[in-house]
Amino acid sequence: MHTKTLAELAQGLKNKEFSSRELSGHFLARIERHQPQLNAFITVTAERALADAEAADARLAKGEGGPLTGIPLAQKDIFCTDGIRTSCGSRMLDNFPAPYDATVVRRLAEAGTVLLGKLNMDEFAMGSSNETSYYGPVRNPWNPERVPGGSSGGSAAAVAAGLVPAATGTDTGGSIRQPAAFCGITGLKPTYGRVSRWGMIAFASSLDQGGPMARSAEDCALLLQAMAGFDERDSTSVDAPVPDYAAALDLDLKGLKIGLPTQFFRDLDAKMARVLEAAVAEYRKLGAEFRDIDLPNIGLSVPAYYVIAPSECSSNLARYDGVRYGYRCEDPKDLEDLYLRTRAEGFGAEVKRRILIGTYALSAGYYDAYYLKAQKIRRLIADDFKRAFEEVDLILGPTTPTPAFRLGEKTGDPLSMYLSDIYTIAVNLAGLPGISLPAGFIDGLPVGMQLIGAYFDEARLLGAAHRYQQVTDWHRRLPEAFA
Ligand SMILES: NC(=O)C[C@H](N)C(=O)O
Repeated sequence: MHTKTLAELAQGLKNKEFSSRELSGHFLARIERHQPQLNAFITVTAERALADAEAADARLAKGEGGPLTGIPLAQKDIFCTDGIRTSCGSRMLDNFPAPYDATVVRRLAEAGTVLLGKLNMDEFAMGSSNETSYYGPVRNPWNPERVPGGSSGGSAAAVAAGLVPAATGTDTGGSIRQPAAFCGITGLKPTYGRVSRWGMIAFASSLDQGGPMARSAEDCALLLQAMAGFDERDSTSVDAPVPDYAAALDLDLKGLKIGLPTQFFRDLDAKMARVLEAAVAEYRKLGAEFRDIDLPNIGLSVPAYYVIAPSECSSNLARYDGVRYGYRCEDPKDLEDLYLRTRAEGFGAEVKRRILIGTYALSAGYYDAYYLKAQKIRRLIADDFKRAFEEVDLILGPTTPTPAFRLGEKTGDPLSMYLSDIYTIAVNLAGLPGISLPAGFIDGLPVGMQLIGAYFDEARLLGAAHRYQQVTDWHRRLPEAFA
């Protein structure tokens, strides 16, 4: 059952080949067996899953429910789940049962999905390897010596190893696409504003966006359908109609114009380039046309991001003060001691580094030099994409500079860690949608290809990804140890 896509599982449920209870039991057993090795979960919600599954079976028996009814999945531990620990990968929230459901969680529950648990992640989504998690690193199912990527590393590893058929992730600078690439699955970062951020713990609010992670583009389409849409509780969610994503999958690629940014290929590793050339050849066979495009300011995206994201994080994370909820230090002497020790003990090193950078960048004497300048660069990058989309329908490039790196390889050098998001970050700065899909292997490790779309053009992105997946089987492969 764990090799099937969501559409196939839905068909199986409908045809009564198996019940949601049996299906959920199958995945819970796989989680129990493989969790010690992978550490993909922070919390497993077995009882809740069985209750959800029974409710879904009752709906299905009456002929009710939609395409996701009875489908088990797991949530990144950044999404608030009513009464269930929502840790965000941090000691700060280790004791925090959220008092309500995030909109994404509520919508997926209303669609009839079964909650298997909460997935491991980098602390407060700050990281590219899952090594900043308070709960320890996640292992890459393709090679346990390698990282799964981050920050949605638990989500990517759990899907890749067949512990869940699908999961949610969030992407501030690449956190859905980079782990999807490292683990050989499909992950979509929607347009900023497409999916509600309400109840999604804030890191950098002008960049954060939730999205689906699954085996295929078709599965991502089914999930996005349930996740997307206006939410009056999130003032940045956009009140625009949500198209029928499943219906858009059969996109005709004849004459589709795809841009290849020269800046993405200039210094690309030769093995990575070969994988992408093969993908371009497949798209050509399907009728797409390619042209080189120029994104002149894209080289500034990592430095701009590492001013803007820490600035916003330093403001958002000010709320963790030991007073209202979350971690509180023992026996504080006075209020200042409470603040100081709570934050010193509750946050890990990477979170502290970013709070310090952000506070510095926003301070009166440096505001213009750093924060304001970074915002101007952000505009230039968005304008580069705007110009490109006047010429092309989609943009194709790598998701990452290399396949998954080794655990510990970059933990001593934050800058080299930040550079692993060099191809994904500009998309967040511009607020555009992007998808990573499996495109091949290098030395047994999966390689991701990234497609970038114009604002709110998720349907075309999913369609182009789906057509590629109809003629390739990279997304169907499972690591041997988890077959
Ligand atoms: N949150 C993300 O999208 C991951 C990015 N690597 C960061 O550390 O900020």
